[in-house]
Formats: sequence, structure tokens, C-alpha cells
Amino acid sequence: MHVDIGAALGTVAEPGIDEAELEELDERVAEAHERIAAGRGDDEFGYAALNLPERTDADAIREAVSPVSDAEYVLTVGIGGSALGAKTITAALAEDPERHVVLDNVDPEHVERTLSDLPLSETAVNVVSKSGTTAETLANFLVVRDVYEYRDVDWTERTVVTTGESGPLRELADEEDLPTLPVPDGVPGRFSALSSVGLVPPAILGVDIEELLAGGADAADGLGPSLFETPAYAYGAVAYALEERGAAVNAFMPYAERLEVFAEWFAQLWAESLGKEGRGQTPARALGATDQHSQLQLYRAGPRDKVVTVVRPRERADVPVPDAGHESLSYLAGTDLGELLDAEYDATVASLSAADRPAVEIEIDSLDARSLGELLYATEAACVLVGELAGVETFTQPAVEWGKRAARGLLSGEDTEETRTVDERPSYLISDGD
Ligand SMILES: O=P(O)(O)OC[C@H]1O[C@](O)(CO)[C@@H](O)[C@@H]1O
Repeated sequence: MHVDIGAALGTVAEPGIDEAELEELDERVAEAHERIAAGRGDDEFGYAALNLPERTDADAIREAVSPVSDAEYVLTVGIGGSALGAKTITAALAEDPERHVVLDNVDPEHVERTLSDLPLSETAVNVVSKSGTTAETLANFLVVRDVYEYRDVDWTERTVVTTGESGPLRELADEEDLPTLPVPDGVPGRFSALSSVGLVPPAILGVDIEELLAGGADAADGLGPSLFETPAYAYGAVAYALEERGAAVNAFMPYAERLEVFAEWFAQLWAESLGKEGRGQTPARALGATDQHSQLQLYRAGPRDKVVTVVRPRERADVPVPDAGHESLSYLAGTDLGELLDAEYDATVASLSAADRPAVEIEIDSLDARSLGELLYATEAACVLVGELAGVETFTQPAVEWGKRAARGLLSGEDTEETRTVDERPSYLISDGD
């Protein structure tokens, strides 16, 4: 992985960082790296996530999925970190990403349509929940089970469960003696892509999970005490420094369709890990070149509260643009779509610099299993570094619990502080008179 911070330096961007500040920051990076290495050494909660490449047992995953390894489709039932890792990997690497169907919401129309379109007898069901208690995942699983039974297809032969040692999902799995995989100890969901949590659908759909883990291990070996030698830390340190200088939004813009879901995964990682104590960059998902034609106006001429992160694979497929024989289109003659997309990428970074807006470039050699494993791991390490520099608790997400208690209370009719607050929440309704 390569990180180019040139377009974030103070000479070309406001907010920006000058090189002297980078040197200073590097001292703090060295301290933070020491803390991270110590946390990894003791397999401490959270830091243990950075040990996954060497800890994840790919053989155990392959064994657990062997009963369903001939499945045409994989239906993942999970949410947040229990869905986004697998979704990111299959979107980037599966021969046909559409064969991985994810139920990570409880929209009745969507669930109904999704299940009615699926050939259930050719579909493996991958149910994932670290806590084993998440309402959306359990409700969807009960609906899926019901639809299988209604259509007289045996779901117990097609289901693999990844969950903790206790909780309703574990009980359901044990009741039916379903093949189960453990969630890795001490690893928050959003950091678990390189574990059984993220690797079951890729394993079923023919992705080289061993190479993914090897890419993660490469990035792990590359972690060192200096941002000038560790691309992951260079990204984290610059994102942190820019946030300190007002870049409250991180517009995350991969220039590859197959990395669009990676931006979704990044959004959870960055928001849920770093959104603490009144700080944290807001991740804004975008896609290059598409969102040049929707968001770039704002990135270039709106408030100076953003850094734009662009990501691209250096190698691309070759799709030549035919010569139209039109003078006005002669600039396209002899080029190919990859060249055009890279020209758009380069032009966008330059256009932001020309408007002295900060951008950071992340490049991987090619969009293959090893490079994606490296990218996922390095992005996690960058996030952990930002948490250290910002002094926040990176690995928990206490702010999400209030809403869960309230929703559960509303459904069970409990009278709690949360449900009362829901009932008494402010309302000033404007209708169109119907
Ligand atoms: O894997 P679980 O426990 O079902 O949680 C799913 C997601 O919900 C969260 O707890 C947030 O509500 C995330 O941190 C997690 O990735």
C-alpha cells in the first residue's frame, strides 16, 4: 500500500500540515506505536484485532463451510461489523459479487423481495452476530428460517453461524446443532473482517482467504515507529492532524466500483471508533469518478471542513475506447477506460490542490486478495493510531446502546426512561393538509 500525503501539506492546502509539524507528529506516532505493539503483545481488547492475520484459522473456516461450499448464493444475515467486512471482500474479489446477498436491515419490503428472488436450495445462510443479541439480525434470521420452512427447504443443512459463546443466537445454533464458528476474542465487530466474521462468504464464493490474510500479515509486518516508513500510520497521522485543523469530514472516495463497499466499511470503522467525546471525523462515502459529478463542487468550493481521501488500484482492466472518428472526440481515441479513470483521479486531486483543499491518496498495486488484505489491515491500523493520538477509547461504542434499549423497550411495552423519552420526544408536525 502506498500513501501520498503531498496534497495535504500546508503549502497546497488549507487546512494543511507543514513538514515541520509532521516531524513533531512523528514523535507522537512512535509513542503510539509502542502502545499499540504492547497491546498486541498482550492480546489486549481491541489491539487484538491487529493480530488477526496470524490468529485467524483459515482451515477451520473452510471446514465449517465445506457442507455448503457448492452453494450458488450466500445469504448473510448480520449488521454493521458482522456484515460489512464480508460484503467488502466479496464486492472487491468474488467472481460474481451479486452471489453474496446481505440482509443488514429490517426493511420488510426489501427482506420480502430479497428472499422471494433467492433460490433457497442453492443458498447458504451465513448468520453473524458477535453479541448474539442484535434485534435486526435475530429478527431477520427468524424470518429467513420461516421462509425456508414455508418453501420446504431444509435451512439447518445450509446454515453456518458465527457468534459468541452465549446469547440467543448461540442457543438457537446449539438447539439445531448448526455448524458454528467463534468470533475472535477481544476484537470489536468493525475490526473483524480478517476473521471468521468476514471470511465465511468469501470462502464459499471462491475468494483466496489465505492470500487475504497474508496481505494483512504483510501490513502487520510493516507497522513501525515512524509515519515516514509506515503508510498506515502516515494516513492515520495526517487524517488526525487535519481533523485538529478543522477537517471534520473525511470524504472517502475510491476510484474503483469494486471498492465502493470498502467506503461503507470505512465509514463504520472511522465513525464508531473515533466519534467520541465530541470529536471524530464524519466519513462521507463517495465513488470516483461518479461523484465528481455530484459532490466535487462542494469538496472544492464548500466549507473548508474536509479532507478528501482517494483510493485506487494501480493495475486496471483494459477496456479500449473505440475511435469515434469525430474530431471533437479525438482526445478519447486510442485511450482506454482505465486511463480515463486515472486521468480523472489525477485531475481531481490536482483540482483540490488548485483550490488549496487537502486530499490524501491511497494506492494499492492491484485489486487482488493480497492487496485488499493489506488495505483492510492498514486502514484498521490507521484508525487505531488516530484513536491513540486523539486519546479516545477506540474499541467500544457506548453511544449506540441507548437506542437499542429504547427500541427493545418499545416492542416489549416496557416503561423505561428510554421509552418515556421516545414517547415524549419533541414533535412539530407539518403536513400538506390531507
Ligand atoms: O455483531 P453484533 O453484536 O450483532 O453487532 C452488530 C453491530 O452493532 C454494533 O454493536 C452497533 O450497534 C456494532 O458495533 C456491531 O458491528
